Amino acid sequence: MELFEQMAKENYEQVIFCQEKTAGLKAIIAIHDTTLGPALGGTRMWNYENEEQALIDVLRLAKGMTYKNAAAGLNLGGGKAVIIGDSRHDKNEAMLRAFGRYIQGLNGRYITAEDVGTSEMDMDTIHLETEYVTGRSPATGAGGNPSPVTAYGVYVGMKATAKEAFGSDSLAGKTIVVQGVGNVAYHLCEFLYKEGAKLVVTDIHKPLVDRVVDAFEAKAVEPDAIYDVECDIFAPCALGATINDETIDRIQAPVIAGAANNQLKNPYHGDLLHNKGILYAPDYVINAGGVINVADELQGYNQKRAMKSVENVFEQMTKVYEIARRDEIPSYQAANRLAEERIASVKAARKPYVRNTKNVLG
Ligand SMILES: NC(=O)C1=CN([C@@H]2O[C@H](COP(=O)(O)OP(=O)(O)OC[C@H]3O[C@@H](n4cnc5c(N)ncnc54)[C@H](O)[C@@H]3O)[C@@H](O)[C@H]2O)C=CC1
Ligand SMILES: CC(C)CC(=O)C(=O)O
Repeated sequence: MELFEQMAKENYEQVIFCQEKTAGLKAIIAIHDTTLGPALGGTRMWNYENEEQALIDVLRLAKGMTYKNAAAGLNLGGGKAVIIGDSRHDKNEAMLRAFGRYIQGLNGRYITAEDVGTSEMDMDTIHLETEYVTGRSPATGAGGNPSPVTAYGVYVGMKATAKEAFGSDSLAGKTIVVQGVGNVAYHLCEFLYKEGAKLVVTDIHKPLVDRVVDAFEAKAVEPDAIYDVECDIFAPCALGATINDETIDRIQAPVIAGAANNQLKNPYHGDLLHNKGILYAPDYVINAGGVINVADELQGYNQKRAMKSVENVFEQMTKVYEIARRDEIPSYQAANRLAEERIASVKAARKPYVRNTKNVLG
């Protein structure tokens, strides 16, 4: 990959490679766009096949955060980090502390939080070296692991999507297929079960499947069989790019709405879904609950206020579908329009010279 060419093409501001060999740290921080404020996005720890895969992932995730934060109405830019390694075996205190020092060195341009492979405890460890970390434990005055809040946002966003597709926001009696039942999806399944939805689930870690089968009367299928299950809603809640050339014709659902970041392998998969009459809930709009929750920490965490803001995901999803209908475009393009218009208008508003620029987030 020609990195600078890629950065210029998609307007990335900065990419930072972090290495500390005694702790085994190999990490990449990508800052996509800070027009709206400091870049906020989680840290993913994953055993990538190679370094290029890690770079591709962090770039895609960072850009997604720019759009997510903009569409959610947050005064935050987009960034993300990845640590290369197996989160179950390779993680250690020194690695996370070294990573925290690199974040501190960015002086607030990037603020981190949890993502796949990192936990509330990891955020507390990173916090030993930097103030620019959210999603820490409530004992430190923060909001804790954002996953349950992300799940709540996905749940209300799914209801808005059901209203658009089926004419009612009720999920009672609907068959919902959930791909990946980790931190977010466990809580999502709980909300769906309580509303009376029927669940079909899968995961590559069997104990996680058993947990959901036992708690929420879910039916389990093998990971590859999930695409062929006839259902009302397909909910991708694992990693990205599961809507691709190989899977798109197998998906048996009129609606796709789930928590995973970067669900579409390429933008044209959003066009294909639109042409097939499948309503796609743009991932970064429906899964903004977690970032809304951790962003609240930047003004002194208040759980009630954060949950109230997360309910706004319903309105934002509805707005996306209104734009899609009005402009006769696929929903993924409507979401991009919503985010890009906000960034452009704030950029224009901040053009006039002022001597002491007011920057509330520092
Ligand atoms: N944790 C959060 O608050 C947020 C998470 N997200 C996104 O939601 C997704 C899930 O996040 P978490 O629940 O935190 O992660 P997690 O790691 O707890 O859950 C992901 C699950 O997917 C499973 N999985 C991976 N590949 C799979 C495959 N091919 N088939 C079936 N299962 C597979 C994993 O075994 C794991 O249990 C990720 O894409 C993440 O970036 C987005 C916004 C916020
Ligand atoms: C704190 C996280 C929930 C933010 C993030 O990285 C995401 O929404 O993907």
